[in-house]
Amino acid sequence: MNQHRPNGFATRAIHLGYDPTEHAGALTPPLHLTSTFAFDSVEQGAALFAGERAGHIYSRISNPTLDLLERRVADLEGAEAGLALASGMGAITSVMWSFLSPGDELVTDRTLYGCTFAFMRHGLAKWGVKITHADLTDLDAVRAAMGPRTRMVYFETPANPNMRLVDIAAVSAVAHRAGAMVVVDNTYATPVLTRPIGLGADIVVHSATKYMGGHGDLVGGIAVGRAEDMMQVRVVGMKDMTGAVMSPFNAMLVLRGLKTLKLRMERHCQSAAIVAEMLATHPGIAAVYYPGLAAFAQHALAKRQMPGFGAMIAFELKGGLEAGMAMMNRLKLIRRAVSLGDAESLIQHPASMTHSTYTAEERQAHGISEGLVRLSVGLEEIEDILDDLLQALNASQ
Ligand SMILES: CSC/C=C(/NCc1c(COP(=O)(O)O)cnc(C)c1O)C(=O)O
Repeated sequence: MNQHRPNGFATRAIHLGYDPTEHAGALTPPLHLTSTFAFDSVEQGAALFAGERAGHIYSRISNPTLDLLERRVADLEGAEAGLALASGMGAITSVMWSFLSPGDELVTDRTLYGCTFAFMRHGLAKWGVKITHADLTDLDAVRAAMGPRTRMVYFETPANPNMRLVDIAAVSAVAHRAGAMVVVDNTYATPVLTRPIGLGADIVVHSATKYMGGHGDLVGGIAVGRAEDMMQVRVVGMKDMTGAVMSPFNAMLVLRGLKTLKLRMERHCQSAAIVAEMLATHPGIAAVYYPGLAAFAQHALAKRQMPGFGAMIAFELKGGLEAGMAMMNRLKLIRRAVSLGDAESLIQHPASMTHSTYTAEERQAHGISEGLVRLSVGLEEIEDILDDLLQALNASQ
C-alpha cells in the first residue's frame, strides 16, 4: 500500500479542497449547521432554482460542509464528483432510483449485503425492475445474464459476508459492451485498497458508516462517479425520491475519519492478516475466507486487484452454527455487534443478523452458510485480539 507520490493519498485525505486562509485561518473546515440559505434578492433565488447560478439553496440539495467531503472522497476514489448521503442504503437506493425504470434489468452478484439484497428483491422488483443474480466470477455467466434491457451491473468486492471478489475490470468490460453501467459497493475495501473507477466502474457507493467514519459514531453514505451522473443522483434520486441526505455534522465526522483512513487501513490489514493465519491453522476451524490467505479461492485476483486484503474475515467452526454461537458468546473484548470498520473489533452471525433478510434457501443458494461467522478486525493491540479469540475457541476444544 505504499503509494507515496507528491500529494499522495494520505496528504489529499487531509488537505484537499480546503485553505485555512479563506476561513479566518481556521485549521479545520467550518461546520455549516444550516437547513437553508438566504438569497440576496428574489431574482438571485430564482436564478439558483433555475440552475442559472451556482450556489446553495437548501441543505437537502447541497451544503458547504458536504461539498468539501464530496470533493475529497471523489478525489480519493479517482472520480469526477461525489455525493454524501444519510447512509449506505441511502446512497445505493438514491443511485438505483436515479437510473432504473420499470422494465429495466439489473444484473447483480450472488452475494450482497442483506438490506441491499432486500431492496433489490422487495423494492426494485416491486416497481418492475427485473433482478438477475449471476455468478460474476464467471464472465460467461455475466455475458449470458446481460439482456436488451440490462441497464446496470451491481456488485460488492469483497462481498459481505463471504468475501467473494469480482474482477472489476473484466466485468466492467463485459457490462459496457452490453451497454450497461457498472456500480460497485467499495465499503469493504475502501479507496485505500481498491479504486473501482480506475478499473472501469461508472459509480462507486459506500457505507461511510464503516471505515470512512471509522469510529462507530455515525451512519452515512457516499456515491462517486461522473459529474453528470452525480448531479442526476443529487437532484433526482436523493433530493426527490429518497431524501437520504447526510447531516453536516456527520459530514464533519467523516471528514475527520478520512484523515486517518489510510493509517487505520494499514493497521486493520496488518492485524487481520495475523488473525486469518491463526484461524487457518486452528484445530477448531473448518474454513476461513480471507483474500490474503494463499488458500483463498480467489487469492490470485486479490493480489491483482488489492494492495492490501482488508480487515474483514469470515470463518466457520468445525462444530457448525452451535459451536460458532458458543464461541462468540465466550468473547470478552470483541463486541458482538453488526456493522464493521470500527476501531472496536466486532463479530456477528450473518445468517441470523445481517443476512436474515435472505430465506434459508436463498442463503444456501447465495453461498452464505448458516454457521458462517463474520469478524471485523479492529485497532486494538493484536495480542489482545488474539488472546480473546483463542480463549473463546480453545474453551470449546
Ligand atoms: C443492520 S446490519 C448493519 C450494517 C451492515 N452493513 C451495511 C452495508 C451497507 C449499508 O450501509 P448503511 O446504510 O450505512 O448501514 C451497504 N453496503 C455494505 C457492503 C454494507 O455492509 C453490516 O453489519 O453488514
